[in-house]
Amino acid sequence: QDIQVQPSPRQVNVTGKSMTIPVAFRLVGEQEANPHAIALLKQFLGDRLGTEGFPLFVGEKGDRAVRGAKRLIPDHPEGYYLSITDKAITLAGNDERGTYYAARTFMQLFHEGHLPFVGIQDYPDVRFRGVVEGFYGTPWSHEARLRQLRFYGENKLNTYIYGPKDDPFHSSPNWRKPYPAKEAARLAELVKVADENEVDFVWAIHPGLDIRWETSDRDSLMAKFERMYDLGVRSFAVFFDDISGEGAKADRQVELLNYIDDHFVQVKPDVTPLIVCPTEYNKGWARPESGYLATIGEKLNPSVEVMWTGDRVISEITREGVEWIREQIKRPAYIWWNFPVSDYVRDHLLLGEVYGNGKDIAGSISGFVANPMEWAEASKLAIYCVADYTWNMQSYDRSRSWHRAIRAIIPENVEAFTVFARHNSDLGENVHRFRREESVEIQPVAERFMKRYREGHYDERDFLALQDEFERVAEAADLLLIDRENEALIEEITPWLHQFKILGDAGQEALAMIKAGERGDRELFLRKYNHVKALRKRSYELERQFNQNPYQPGVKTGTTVLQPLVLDVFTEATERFNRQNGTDLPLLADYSPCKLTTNVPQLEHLPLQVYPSRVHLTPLLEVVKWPAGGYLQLELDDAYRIPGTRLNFDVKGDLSWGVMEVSADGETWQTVTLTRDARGRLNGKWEDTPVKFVRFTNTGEGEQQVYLREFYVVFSL
Ligand SMILES: CC(=O)N[C@@H]1[C@@H](O)[C@H](O)[C@@H](CO)NC[C@H]1O
Repeated sequence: QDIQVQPSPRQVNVTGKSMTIPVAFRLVGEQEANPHAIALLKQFLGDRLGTEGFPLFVGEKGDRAVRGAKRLIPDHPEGYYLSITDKAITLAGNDERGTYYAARTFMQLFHEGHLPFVGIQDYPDVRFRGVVEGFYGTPWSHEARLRQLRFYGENKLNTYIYGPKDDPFHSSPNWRKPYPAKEAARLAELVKVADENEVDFVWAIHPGLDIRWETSDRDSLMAKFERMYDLGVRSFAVFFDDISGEGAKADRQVELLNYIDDHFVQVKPDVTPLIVCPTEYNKGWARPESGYLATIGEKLNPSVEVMWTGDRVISEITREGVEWIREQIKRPAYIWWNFPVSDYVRDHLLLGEVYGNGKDIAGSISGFVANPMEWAEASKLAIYCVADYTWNMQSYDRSRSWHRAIRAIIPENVEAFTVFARHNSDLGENVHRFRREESVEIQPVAERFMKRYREGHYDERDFLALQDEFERVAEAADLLLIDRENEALIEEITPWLHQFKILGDAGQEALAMIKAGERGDRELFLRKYNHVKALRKRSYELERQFNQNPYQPGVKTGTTVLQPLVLDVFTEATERFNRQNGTDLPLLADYSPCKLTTNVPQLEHLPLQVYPSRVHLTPLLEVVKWPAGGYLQLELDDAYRIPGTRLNFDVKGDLSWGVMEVSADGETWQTVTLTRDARGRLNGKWEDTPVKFVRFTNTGEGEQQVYLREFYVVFSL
């Protein structure tokens, strides 16, 4: 019987034999062993636990109950030795958390009324493993966090960092204030449940937007940490990401961090090492001339952990990359991995496999925490895989882990959710240019079919394979919409399930257009044609109704292979029908009336939100470094009047360094007068003559650091 334990254990010796599960167990070592491990075993074994029965020895290295196993316990933090023989069961931890993990593994060995005779020696590759709730957007609910912490206990993840960007008491303006009573009580409960699941609850503060480098603000921060300590928090972080100006100064940050370390972390007996997220948190932004990382490396107390997102804001973590940063900061980096976070592609779900990170990085990092989606349950797919990867990198298998994750999360609908997740994994075009595989199995079939269909001789087997896939898509959507085993998950993904159903139907109907066209059945063709158009309209309406937000509103599914395939089949079949019948049936409007050009590096691939008479630039979450002479230009598909344009860079000072201009031909430009409104936004318009171009340029002397909060143009004929 193959032992299936999550995460995959290091060393497993099986004898191939097993025993029927004893009717009763006798716990030995309860007084000394980790009480959370004992509580877990009692809850799991229930009334099978008694004073008589099969001996179950539990304890940490040095405890009497596991004295005999001393030499077999791996000498690693959180390591454990587990053995099941026909005489006794031993769960022996190298430390308290190790015992807890031995109990977690033991619980997974119960299989169809049997327990295998086995010896396991196991310990994690990465010291700190887990999740940083560090995204922009709706913070997770209290219930979602409680479910997360229990999930981390099940998957041997030992770290949860609380840092939701949109929590006003984590960041500005209220980072100085204590939490109101209700929120404080909830945080205290989270700390308690984290503790029970052997998870470090790390409370992060994000003061950099408005911090003043004076003792008053230093004292405010220390006081806030004291408040959090009173609530039970024993692990702390300071985030200096996504800030500019005063707050971004390395020497000031280091002075504050060392003060906190010396006067808070080191003086309290039970606080874990301080964690900092630096302002230069990825290699793409690191500037040797700024000396920022050098200052961190040389002056920051060596006990402080330094986070790092990799070679870019969103990137795969490589051995070369972690070795580079280790050199700079003079310590192993604590990885903040920006996946499956989707706050920059909010209309997409990222349900795909976890891959691309090196398997040889464990020795060069101190921690690895994943930044998830605002959809807590849906993020569990990736979190499960990260647990497997960070516990035992060498044995990590991306596909095996992903399939097990689905089984763990929605056991009653594994097949349907696998179909759904396969086609909801890529991000589409995005400002970070980070992409993921999607629809991998069907992609070659789709490509081959379309090529041959256009050449006039497609393979019927390909046609049937595509039809079958679209049927599975439609079936999966309906099965999942009525699934009741994980209601929180279904509630999160329902908009995408409705979109997925439409996609499945539209795919089948577009393929049916081909057959009707081949049979010359005009009436049937027109029925299918109209049905696909109706489905597309429903899809757009759904986009406008669900998941509205100022960044990437709407609901995208199957954007990399299936949606383009539906459009291609529909277009080709309709064009053929028009040629054969002399008709002029319109195609589906899928044009983009606007083109963006810019020489500002961070804006090069900024997606546009295009509406019938407006075009929005997708706001950016990070600070934008806008060089002197940097410009951003929108080219419309025709000449229009501009009844309104708005930009908001969220900068304190005036915007004398920037100018907005319009042009009909891209040669001669007229300046648009911008007026600042009460909320600091700059509004303008141009109704004198129709124009085709709108641009904004930094005509000042130096680089400006701004937030691209809002930039849109309303145009009308
Ligand atoms: C360290 C870090 O990634 N900070 C933020 C993070 O909060 C965002 O969620 C992340 C993903 O958009 N972008 C980087 C940046 O904006």
